[in-house]
Parts: sequence; C-alpha cells; structure tokens
Amino acid sequence: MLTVDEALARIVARHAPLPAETVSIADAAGRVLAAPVVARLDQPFADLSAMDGYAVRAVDCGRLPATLHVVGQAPAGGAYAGTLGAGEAVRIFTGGPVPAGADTIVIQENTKVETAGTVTILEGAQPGRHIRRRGLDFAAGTVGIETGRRLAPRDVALAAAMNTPWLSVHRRPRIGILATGDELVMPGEPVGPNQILSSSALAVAALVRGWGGEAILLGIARDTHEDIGTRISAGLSCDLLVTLGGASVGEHDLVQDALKAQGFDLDFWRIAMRPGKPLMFAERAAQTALGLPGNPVSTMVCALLFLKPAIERLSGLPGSPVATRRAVLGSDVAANDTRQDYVRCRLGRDGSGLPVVTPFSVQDSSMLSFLAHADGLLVRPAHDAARIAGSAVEIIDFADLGGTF
Ligand SMILES: Nc1nc2c(c(=O)[nH]1)N[C@H]1C(S)=C(S)[C@@H](COP(=O)(O)OP(=O)(O)OC[C@H]3O[C@@H](n4cnc5c(N)ncnc54)[C@H](O)[C@@H]3O)O[C@H]1N2
Ligand code: MOO
Repeated sequence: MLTVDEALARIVARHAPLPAETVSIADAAGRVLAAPVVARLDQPFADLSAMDGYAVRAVDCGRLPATLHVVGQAPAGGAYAGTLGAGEAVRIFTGGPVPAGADTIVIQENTKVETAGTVTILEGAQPGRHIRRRGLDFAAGTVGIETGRRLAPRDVALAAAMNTPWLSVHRRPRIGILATGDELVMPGEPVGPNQILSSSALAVAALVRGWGGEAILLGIARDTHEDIGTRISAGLSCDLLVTLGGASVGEHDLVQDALKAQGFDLDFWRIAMRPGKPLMFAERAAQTALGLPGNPVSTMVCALLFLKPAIERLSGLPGSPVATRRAVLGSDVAANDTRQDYVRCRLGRDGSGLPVVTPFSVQDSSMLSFLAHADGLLVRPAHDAARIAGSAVEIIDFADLGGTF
C-alpha cells in the first residue's frame, strides 16, 4: 500500500494550475494571481503632508516664534498652485500636496493664529518633517504582488491603490461531488427504512468552497453501474471529480469499475492510512477523480489531506501538505500498526504554550460527533511505538485551518 506522503505526491504531481482569466478587482479576493500586480502610478503621486498644519520654509522659522502670512490652502484632493515665498505659509491638511517652495510641515498644535491671514509658528519646523515623499509607498512599475499569491483583503487594498481594476487570476477549479449508495438521502428528504442521511456531500461542498473551488453537486448515485456511470459522465466537465463511498471491496462498491468504464485509468485505490484506507485516485485526459472512502470521518479527513492540496494546486498554489505542528501527549497511547493514523483529539495548553493532546477514546470513523467536537488530529506515523504522556508528537490543529474545516 502507498504511504500518505507517496499518495499525496502523486496527486499533486498530476495537477497543474488552471488557465488564467481576468476578473474585476471587486471579485478578486481569495483568487490566486496568474500575473503580477504592477503599480500604474506613484504612491504618493506627489510630496504630501502627513499632518494637518502649515507648509512653511524651515529657514523662515530660524528664530521662534515666527509670524508668517497664510497665502492659501492645500487640502487633500486640492493643491496650492503658487510657489511659497519668504515669510509665507500655506494652510495644509493630511494628504494635501506640499506646495513648491515649502520644505516642512508644522503641525497645527505647534502654532497659534492671532490675526486672520497670519500664523505664528511656536516650534517644530525641521526640514522634511511630516512630508511623505512622492513614491514613498511605491513607484509606477513596482511589482506589488507576485504571481501565485492567494489574494487576501490587504492585497486587494494594495492592488486598488496601484490602480489595477482588472486582475489575471487562475480559473477556480470545478469540483464535481458524487455521493454513492442506495442507503443515502439528502437532508430534508423523506428518510425511508434502512436509509441514512448523506452527511458528506454537503460537507465536502463546503470544504471545496472554503478552499477556493467551485462545488458542483452531482446527486446521489444508486448502487448500479448504470446510475454511477451516468452521473460520472454528467461530471466529466469538472476538473476533478470527487466520489464519496463505494471505494472499498464489497460487491456494492462499484465506483472503481464505473470510473474505468468512463475511460479513467486507476492510479491507486488503497493507502496505508486510518481513517481512509480505501482512497482512490484515477485520471482521464485533463481530468482526475478522487474516490473518498464512505465512512464520513474518513471522507472528511481524506478530503483535508488530499483534496485540499489538489484544489490548491489547480488554483495556482504549490499544493503543500496540510501543516502539522509540535505538541505533547496528554495521555499514553499504544503502539501504532501499519497505517498512518489521524486520531481525533482535544487540545489544551501546557505551561510552555505547546498544545497538549488528549485523544478521544472512541475513534470509529462513522462517528461525526467526535469529529465535530475535536480540536485537531494527532498524527501517528505507521509503526510508531507506544508513547507515554509528555512525549513530543505532531498534530493538525483545526484552528490553523482558518475555519475551513
Ligand atoms: N472487508 C472490508 N471492508 C471494509 C474495508 C476493507 O478494507 N475491507 N474498509 C473499510 C473502511 S476502512 C472504510 S472507510 C469503508 C469505506 O468503504 P466505501 O468507500 O466502499 O464506503 P461505503 O461502503 O459506500 O460506505 C461506508 C459507510 O459510509 C456510509 N456513507 C457512504 N456515503 C456516505 C455519505 N455521502 N454520507 C454519509 N455516510 C455515507 C455508508 O452508509 C456506510 O455506512 O469500508 C470499510 N469496509
Ligand atoms: O479507514 Mo476506514 O476509513 O477506517 O474507516
């Protein structure tokens, strides 16, 4: 059986960033840049005042107090058209252009106005003070944001300031989601005898959206070759088709054959992992299929470990493994077997600030309540020895996933 690392490497290697499209900056947050954002102007566009006060010539303030003639105004969005002469000041506001001839700003707290049309400078007139020089933030032609970055709101702010109303981003991956099983109904539908709710389809759709993909629900296939085949073919325009369940070895586990019948080549269908042994990966021309195991916790954990990096790769990111962090065990754990184990756990804090891991005593991969209440996953490598409380371990902390899991 493949290891988790080998399986992930094969999945990531098989995906490449999708082609670029142009979107309005208003819709760009969360998308991954396919071309750099380059400043189309200098910011600031001129020397601007950083404060409300008076633009003056420092030389006129050599002996204080100094009374100057106020010859005009320079608000943000306006400017004083003339050149400041000896003994003159311009009333200026934060963001206002520094007039020609002035070389410093005196903040208004350091002045007093006794006679209309004059200002008396009391202190604080050093050359260059409170002036933001033209191009201080960036100059025209500066690369503000590099290709391959997922745009956060603060990147949108920078791109907007650089006056780039249209951005080139990678197309969002289209992810088809197909549940399989005679026993499944969707929430809100009548639940017949022997039926259960398809909990995973909506959850995987939410994961896909949170990770930057477009989720396309392909419904629930009944356990027949025909129905599974028909629905797989309906999903052939997706970049990546995710199937739920039917991945294992029982007679009702038909997904593998149905994918082959639709022209997919099977890459692998079992990995050394728990939960999630029956993970399947197949490819067909520009498309891939990821068969997630049916037990709902296995579905979710496998989606986190494999679907997230695949979506990220298609989106233009590297497709890195989900990050783990150092933690200490809060209780003893037995030796692990041949499968890398992802153990649902609670996380506390010890004196040094490290997470303290307490695994739930029940780890049944059908039990969603434990997954929902977990703070993270303890990662136990295959063949890991028994470990006592206090041992160093690796975890996936759900808090690191920014609410996307
Ligand atoms: N003889 C063996 N039996 C099983 C093995 C094995 O290696 N040998 N593997 C077990 C493991 S591990 C898992 S995980 C499951 C996964 O098998 P499948 O992917 O074929 O999943 P199904 O049989 O279709 O379903 C398993 C379980 O999950 C429920 N299910 C399926 N889809 C959904 C959904 N969308 N939402 C909620 N629940 C779902 C389904 O009703 C079953 O109860 O196989 C073990 N068996
Ligand atoms: O690996 Mo299965 O996914 O143990 O439930």
